[in-house]
Amino acid sequence: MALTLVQYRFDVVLHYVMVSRKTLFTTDGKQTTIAQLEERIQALEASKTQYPEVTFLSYKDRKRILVTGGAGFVGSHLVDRLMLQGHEVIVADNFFTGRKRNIEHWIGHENFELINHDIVNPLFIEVDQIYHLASPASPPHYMWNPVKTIKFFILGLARRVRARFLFASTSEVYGDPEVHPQKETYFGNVNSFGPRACYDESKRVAEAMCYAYAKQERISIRIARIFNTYGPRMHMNDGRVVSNFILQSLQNESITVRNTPYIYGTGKQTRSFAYVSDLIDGLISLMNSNYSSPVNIGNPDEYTIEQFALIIKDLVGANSSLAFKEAVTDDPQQRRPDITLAKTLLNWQPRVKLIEGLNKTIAYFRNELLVKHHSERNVYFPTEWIHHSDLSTTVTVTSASNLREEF
Ligand SMILES: O=C(O)[C@H]1O[C@H](OP(=O)(O)OP(=O)(O)OC[C@H]2O[C@@H](n3ccc(=O)[nH]c3=O)[C@H](O)[C@@H]2O)[C@H](O)[C@@H](O)[C@@H]1O
Repeated sequence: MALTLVQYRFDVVLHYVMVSRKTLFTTDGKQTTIAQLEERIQALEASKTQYPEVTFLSYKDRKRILVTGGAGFVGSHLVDRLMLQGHEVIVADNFFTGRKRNIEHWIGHENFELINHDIVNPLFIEVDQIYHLASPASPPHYMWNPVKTIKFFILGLARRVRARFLFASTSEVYGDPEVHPQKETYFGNVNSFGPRACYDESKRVAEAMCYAYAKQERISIRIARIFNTYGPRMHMNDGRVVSNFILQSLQNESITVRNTPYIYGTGKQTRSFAYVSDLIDGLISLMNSNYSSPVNIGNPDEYTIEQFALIIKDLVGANSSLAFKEAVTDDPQQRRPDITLAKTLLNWQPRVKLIEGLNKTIAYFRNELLVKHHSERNVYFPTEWIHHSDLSTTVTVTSASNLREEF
């Protein structure tokens, strides 16, 4: 920002010729006054990036934390939380599904660092904790490059630096489950030879690697089996059910007939959806616990996909009918986490009700659809920022923030 200001002042000297104490002429002959210039400089200074107030932690308590995939949907929410807690956060992301916009409000902050890095290559940095979230999570994304999805090298980094390593595993390790709800002790029912295998099986292998590293190299590991999660900052092209249904319902308002929510298969398959802030609470509690076996993190509130489509249609206020498409190969037919372990071990359970979370997510997507220019920002403010802003006198996020609707 200081550099921009210097540049601006330099431009002023270059482009304006002072002919009197009060009046200036630009090189193209236009007239302006010192007062006008001062006003513009003040506006420029006022637009300088201000960050949400972060907690001060002394060196004793402050950790260096790497978040792989930190520019993604879940990653960016985790980064917000860790930054607010006062830690030093390093994001490594290759921007395959992550976006700079998700974390740009921290760029330049002294506790924050962003590295454009593909985690299939080794990364040599010293950190205390690693949240390994990097991996495409949406079926169309991970099926797009199945070979890459299977590659998993970053555990080498954990071995070298001896950081505590939290692996973002998935409910997909249970495959199309024959046991319901799913407990961590269930071994799963996964097809090793099909379009979902690249994701399901590589996450299972990764869990196996975590176990092996823990045993052989004494790495401290944590494994979160994450169930379906939704919230602001999901990618518009994510392809998963929450963003698809919301966007299709929202666009239907502008009479795009083909954008009615499409249900794959009968719509009788079930999912249980957790709001992203609940997931973040769970991940941080797990990381800071002393438990190194897999833990389910999800919301046990279960719906059929058809029910879910109707709920979203109602909340959006769309009056389209539902359309059905061919079923997806190996689509799990029922999914609901048993979260007894997380409750007893971490004293964690989800707090955000589906309707509350969906309303926030719908508001976010409504704003996304309104963004028409590069300079416009659909800034999502997590509730914690608002709490923190009570403590701080000046909490604004970016000068270009363009919040059209309250979340
Ligand atoms: O969101 C997640 O957390 C999970 O998303 C996917 O798993 P899946 O449950 O199949 O996610 P979706 O693609 O959102 O599908 C959910 C259900 O909705 C259906 N669906 C999806 C999209 C759509 O437009 N219409 C539709 O009916 C799917 O067939 C499926 O039955 C990933 O494979 C998981 O790893 C990830 O953890």
